Formats: sequence, C-alpha cells, structure tokens
Amino acid sequence: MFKIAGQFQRLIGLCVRSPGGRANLLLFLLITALTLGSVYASVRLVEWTGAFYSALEKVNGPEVLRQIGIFAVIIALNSARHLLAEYLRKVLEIRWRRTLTDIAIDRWTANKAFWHLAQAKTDRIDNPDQRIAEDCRLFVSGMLSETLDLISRVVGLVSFVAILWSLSNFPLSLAFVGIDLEIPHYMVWAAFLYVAVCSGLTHLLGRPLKRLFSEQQHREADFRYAMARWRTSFDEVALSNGEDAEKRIFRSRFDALAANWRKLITRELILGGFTYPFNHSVLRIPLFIALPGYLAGHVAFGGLMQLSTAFSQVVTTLSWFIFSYRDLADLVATASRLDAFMQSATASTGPDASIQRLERSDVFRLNALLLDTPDGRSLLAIENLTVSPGESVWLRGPSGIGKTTLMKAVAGLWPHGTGEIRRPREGWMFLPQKPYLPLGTLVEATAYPSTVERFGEEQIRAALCDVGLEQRVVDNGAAGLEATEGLSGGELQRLAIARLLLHAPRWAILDEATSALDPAAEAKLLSLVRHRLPQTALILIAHRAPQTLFDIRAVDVTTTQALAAA
Ligand SMILES: Nc1ncnc2c1ncn2[C@@H]1O[C@H](COP(=O)(O)OP(=O)(O)OP(=O)(O)O)[C@@H](O)[C@H]1O
Repeated sequence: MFKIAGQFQRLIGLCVRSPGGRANLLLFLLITALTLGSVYASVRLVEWTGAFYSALEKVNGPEVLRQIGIFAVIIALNSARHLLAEYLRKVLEIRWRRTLTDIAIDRWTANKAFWHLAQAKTDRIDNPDQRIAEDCRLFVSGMLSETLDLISRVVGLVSFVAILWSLSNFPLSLAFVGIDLEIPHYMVWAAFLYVAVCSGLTHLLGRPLKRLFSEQQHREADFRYAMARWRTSFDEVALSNGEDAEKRIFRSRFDALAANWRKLITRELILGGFTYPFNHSVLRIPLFIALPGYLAGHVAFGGLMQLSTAFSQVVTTLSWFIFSYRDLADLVATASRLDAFMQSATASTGPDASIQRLERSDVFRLNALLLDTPDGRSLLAIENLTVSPGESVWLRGPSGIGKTTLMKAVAGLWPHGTGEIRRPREGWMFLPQKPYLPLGTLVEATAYPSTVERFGEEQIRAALCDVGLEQRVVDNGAAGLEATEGLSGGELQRLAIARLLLHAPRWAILDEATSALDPAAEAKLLSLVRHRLPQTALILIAHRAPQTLFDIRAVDVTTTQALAAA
C-alpha cells in the first residue's frame, strides 16, 4: 500500500513541480469546484422533486408551471457546468500528459540512458515507447477521473450521512447472550459495516487483477513491437520469403497475449460474481436492514421508503472502491510501470567504466587499451595509438575482433575493458556502417542531428549533389518532400558523407562507412572529404583497404593474446 502511495506521490509530484505546474493546479481546483457542482445540482433536484409533486398533489397549475421553469433552469445550468468541467478536464489532461511525456523523454535520453538500459542484463525496461506514449496518457486520464470522482463522492457522502443520521433516529434493540443491547442510529453504522465487509471481499477477490493488467499491457506492447519491426523490414522479409516465420512470431506473441487475457477475464468473472449482484442489490438491501425499525413501529411506511433511499445513497457513495476496483487496478498497474520507468531512466548512467577517459587534450590517444564483452570475453587490444587533427588512419583487423566496439568505447558508450582513452570533448562525429535515417524529409535527414536552419536548404542540397545524390534532390523538388524511404545501402552511405561534409567535425570515425560503394565511388568520396575537411582527423575502420587518393596510415588492431605473443 505504501509502495503504491509512493509511486502516485512521485508521479503526481512530477506533474505539479514542473514549469506551469501551479497554473495546472489552479485549473484542477477549478475543475474540482465545477465537479462538486453536481452534488449541489442533485440536492436541488431532490428539493425540486418534493416541490413539484406537492404542487401536483394540490393540483396547483401555476405552481406546476413555475416548477417546470425551475427544472429547465437547473438542467441548463447543470449541463453548462458539466460540459465546461469536461472540457477543462481534457485540457488539463493533455497539459499533464505533455509534462509527464516531456519528463519521460528527457530522462530516457539523458546520459544516453536509452542505450545503457537496452544493454542491461537485469531490470531491462521493456517497451519504453509504450511507457512514454501509452502509460503517460493512461496514468493522467485515469488519475484525473478517479480523483475527481472520489472528491465528489466524499463531499456527497457528508451530506447523505447527515440525512441518514437525522432519519434513522431510532435504535436497534437486540438480546445478545442474555444482555439487552441498544444500537442508536444503527442504520448509519449498518451502512458503514456493510460497505466495509463488501470492500474487503472485493479486494480479496480482485487482488490478482493489478498483476494481470500489468502483464497484459506488457504482452500487448510486445505484440505491437513485433508488427512494427516487421514494418521496417518489408524488403528483407519479402526477399527471404519470411512471411511464415513472421506469422509464427506474431502468433506466438498473440498466444501469449491471449493466455494472459484468459486469466484476466476469469478473474474479472470471479470479481463480477460478487460486484454485479452487489451493484444490483445495493438499492434493495437497505430496505431489509431498515425493516426492524418498521416492524417495531418506530417508523411509518413513508419513512421506511425515505430511509432506504438515504441508506442507498450512502452505500452507493461509500461503494466507490467496489464499483471502481477494476479501473483502480488498471490505474495502479499503469502507475507502477511508469514509475519504474522514470526511476530506472533517472538512475541509469551505465555500469562503472574501468576504461580511463580523459577529455581535455587536443590529440586523440589510446594507451594500453583492452576491450572486453560484458561477460568478460577479450576483444581487441591497442598498445598505443595517437592521431592528430588532419591525419588519416585506417584501423584494420579481422571481423568480430571489436572494431565497432572500439568506436563505441571512444564515443563513451562502451564501459567494459581497461586502459586509457584521451580525446577532446567536442568536435566528434561517428559514422556507422548503416546510417540512421530519422523520420522527415531528405533535407532534414541530411542535416541530422542538427537542424535544417543551421546550414540552410541550399547548402544541404549542394552537399547532396556533391556526394552524387543529385537525382534524389531533383526528384524531391523544392518542397523537400518525404524522400528518405527507398534509399539503397550505397545512397544511405552517400547521405552520411554529406552529413559529414556539412558538420565538418574535427574528429571523425568512419566504421565501414563506405563499404556499400564501388571502389571508384569510395575513392572519390573519401578524397572529397579529405579535400574539404583538411583539419579533420579521419579514422577509417574497415576489413579491406579503403580506396583513397591520399596517404593513409594503416594501424593493425589485434587481440590481447596476439599482442602478448608479439
Ligand atoms: N552489447 C554486446 N553484448 C555482448 N557482446 C557484444 C555486444 N556488442 C558486441 N558484442 C560482441 O563483441 C564482438 C565484437 O563485435 P564488433 O561489432 O565490435 O566487431 P567488429 O570487429 O566490428 O566486427 P565486423 O568487422 O564484423 O563488423 C562480437 O563478438 C560481438 O558479438
């Protein structure tokens, strides 16, 4: 219970403490006031019912007409109140959702938490996209509607208990083990006892729901992810006739989803076996509880009916927990998923690195660097390597030795290994074999990770033409339309070279970044880079010798054992 309260407190705290939190809190108070207006409207309608039926009983035509007018005014004002409250609730919902989403994205991206958490063997955050897109929305909307409901019910409860207290002004007399007992206002105590027992039973029956809801969200996201992954690889699947394999993956994920769904609906059935009859008997049971008073002659028939109505009001209001149990379980499951995501993303800076990193010098130097895999397998070893600005170096080594891992270590991602990396803090660019293509236009993809405004469209188009993508530029026209789909492997690598030319970093590591180009194109592009960026240190990682029209220093990367033998 304390754990759940802590999760809600942390998440609500994030909404309230963020910029604009006070304005949102005021909006919440306004919505609460408007919601409480519904209690006032109910009380006014009860009064109106009495006045209207009295007028009817007395066949008082003008008074009946007046009451119809009052009714119209109550309904009009109440409708306006309801619509305004709903509108403002939805405004607040999107505002708080934006706040939570912004925080989730900030934490997910800070210190490259997204990368480190994806590597984690334990406590891995599954489906972060779902947590950011879906859980933030579900948490805010569920929390708002349940909180407003609870507040209006608490206020309604106070007025209904007062009414019940004044109506049930007779005691219940009992003879218990020879002792005469008198319970004054027993209807009020009976209402509380009745709801307490029923709530306990509801909780007992519905307890597994929270875990089942959480599991369901998790399996739904896994299923969606399998579909989304397939969508990004249509070519590969079609070429390898992988439809059946894909179907097997979808079906197995759907089976997992359906298996949990069956457990969920069975549990809902068990819970419903109690809550459904409860919901339908809640209006009748009071009558039976009030009967002793009626049979003892303490109350007339009309009073009995009044009493049972007041009792039902109290019980219905008190039963919020029972009626909302399913939604509350869903909300609690969402809150714990989202809170776990926020906590892990905040805490994650990756494992402690044993590689020493110094980021002050103006040269790039590796000293006695040994890289390992996370499970301790040795990868490459570099005894000494120094690269100065403007130099060109080719790092060569067999496949799987850890060349790409070296690039990650230099970038500060890979923590496993020993030795020292000295490098300037700024001015780096890392080009992987398959460049990342963000959503957007060709021009935006070329400017990535900077903005189009930084370079201007003309300069970007010129860079694209320089790397041999002029046809693409022409095809896209001036509009810079969505054009990044359908780029071949070689075209993608050309685009990455255009990025390099635009950003003009002082240090660049190209990991098989021209492997998809023919030798002549490779030589032309690398020479263009060398010519345009004379101050840039170019470190090429490749199995085979890169075709260049300039001098390049070859450096062998080897394994620890080979180094020791040498
Ligand atoms: N996150 C990881 N967890 C465990 N092992 C990893 C991880 N990343 C890479 N490895 C392992 O490290 C080894 C080196 O991989 P890496 O991609 O650096 O090799 P490479 O020399 O670049 O190979 P290639 O020339 O074929 O691209 C591989 O055996 C790979 O499986």
